[in-house]
Amino acid sequence: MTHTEINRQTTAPHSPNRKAAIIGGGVIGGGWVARFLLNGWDVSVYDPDPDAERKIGLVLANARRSLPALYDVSLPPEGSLQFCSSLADTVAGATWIQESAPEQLAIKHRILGEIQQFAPDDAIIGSSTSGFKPSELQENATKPGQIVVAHPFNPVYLLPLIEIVASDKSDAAFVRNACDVLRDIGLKPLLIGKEIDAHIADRLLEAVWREGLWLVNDGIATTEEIDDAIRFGFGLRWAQMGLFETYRIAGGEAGMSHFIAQFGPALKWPWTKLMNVPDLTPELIAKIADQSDAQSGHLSIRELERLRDDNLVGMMRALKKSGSGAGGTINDHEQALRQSIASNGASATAQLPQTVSRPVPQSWTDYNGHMNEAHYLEAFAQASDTFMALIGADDAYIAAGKSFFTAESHLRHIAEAKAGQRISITSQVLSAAGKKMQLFHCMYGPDNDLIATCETLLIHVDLTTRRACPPEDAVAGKLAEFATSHASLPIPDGAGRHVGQKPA
Ligand SMILES: NC(=O)C1=CN([C@@H]2O[C@H](COP(=O)(O)OP(=O)(O)OC[C@H]3O[C@@H](n4cnc5c(N)ncnc54)[C@H](O)[C@@H]3O)[C@@H](O)[C@H]2O)C=CC1
Ligand SMILES: C[N+](C)(C)CC(=O)CC(=O)[O-]
Repeated sequence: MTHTEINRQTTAPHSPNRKAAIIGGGVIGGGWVARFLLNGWDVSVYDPDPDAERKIGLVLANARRSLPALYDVSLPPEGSLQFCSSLADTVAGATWIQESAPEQLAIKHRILGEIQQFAPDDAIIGSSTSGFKPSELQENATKPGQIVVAHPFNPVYLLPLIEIVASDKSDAAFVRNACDVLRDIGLKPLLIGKEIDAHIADRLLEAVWREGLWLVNDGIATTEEIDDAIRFGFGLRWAQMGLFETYRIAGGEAGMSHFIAQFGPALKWPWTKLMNVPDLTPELIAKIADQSDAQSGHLSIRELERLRDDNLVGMMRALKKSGSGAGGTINDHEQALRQSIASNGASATAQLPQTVSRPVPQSWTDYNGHMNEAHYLEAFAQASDTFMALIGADDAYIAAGKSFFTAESHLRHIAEAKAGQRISITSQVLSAAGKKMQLFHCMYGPDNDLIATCETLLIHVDLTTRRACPPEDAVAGKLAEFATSHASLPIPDGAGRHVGQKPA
């Protein structure tokens, strides 16, 4: 398989042993902890900083309020988190080990040497390095082929891109496996064909950063003006089409060749500082820091992180609609999660299947400081979708032209749900006959306290004619199995109620 084929691959098998070891739990290591943990992996961490546990706790809190909000399906139950006092204990039994220590080659060599002393031979050792080549990291390694660059983007729990860079000492099957594991936790591995200092993305970022520093240094613009120049214009374009596709459109109907004919010569005009780098003098550093304080100092770093995360979630959710860029990665992951929920739940018709288990995202709360009523329906709709997948009315069934439409729903609000609280929903079949499927969903809080219920009637439809029709035999059979076993359960309290009815 070529690296282009690996880059285009979308499905990912589940790794049977899901233990990740994170070495270095700062900004990036903390993000890796959250990414693995919230995707159901057990995670152990080693960081000599005595404050690391507190800092990772804050990153996790941010991740719990934002990552689940990207999806319309539940993430797996969180794995367990362990802080270890030795690197040897941390890496024991791990399948993925991620080095996220300071960006100094000597430190990384020392840590990678120690990791290889204690880690399983078949564990993948990824390095978060922003700039070092894999061949530099592999120098003097006992098993160089075990080490790959897995370069993430901050915040690792939200941004999907991971640059995977291998050297000629790397084994292709091993690299392919690394890409599969990353896809399995919702990431987009981009396999880079040739190793190069700073990989692809940081080469681009450094070029923009260099020009930004010149503009401040030369007194042309402030940090805020430069940020405005990005975020009101081309920054919006880049998230969905990148550089080349955007410029192809900018060439008009004649496309890219016309664009280059018109704007290519400008590269030789004095438009850029090219490779000259401004000296980071104490004066320039103070100027940038002062301007940055004036621009953003009214918010703490944690407040800025939450603002960034809420904006990223909103933008990525918008990209899900077209499947562009990061939106496509989320859709693929969502589909894999649905399949896994369906295959785990399809065998358990005797009990009530759990059709949602997720934290309440911040974006679901309102001016009353709790989950807004609109999102109860959203959560219950997710429960109906999961139940549909359980009976075989899954993405493939829908793509083949049959589905269910909701005809009627009755919601009851019994207790409050707050941001970050885990909610779960169980679903009971009240009746299933012909085209009709009547479900009763119960939403519970973290202590199993009933928060809300939803009784809903769904009608099976042919998506071509847009008319009701009986389900296909396999779906009807699975639904009947659930209906028969749920018929022996008590009718849930609140079933059949109408609005305004006094409690029994
Ligand atoms: N900050 C960023 O935007 C990005 C950074 N990276 C890369 O991630 C790596 C880590 O960077 P940050 O998280 O930003 O740095 P950081 O300074 O926030 O975290 C580094 C952590 O490593 C710990 N550490 C120091 N010595 C250690 C040792 N011997 N063993 C284990 N842990 C040790 C420190 O206590 C600290 O918590 C670097 O290689 C960097 O290039 C990659 C992508 C983005
Ligand atoms: C500044 N940086 C080179 C550490 C940035 C990165 O490596 C990626 C990112 O998240 O911007």
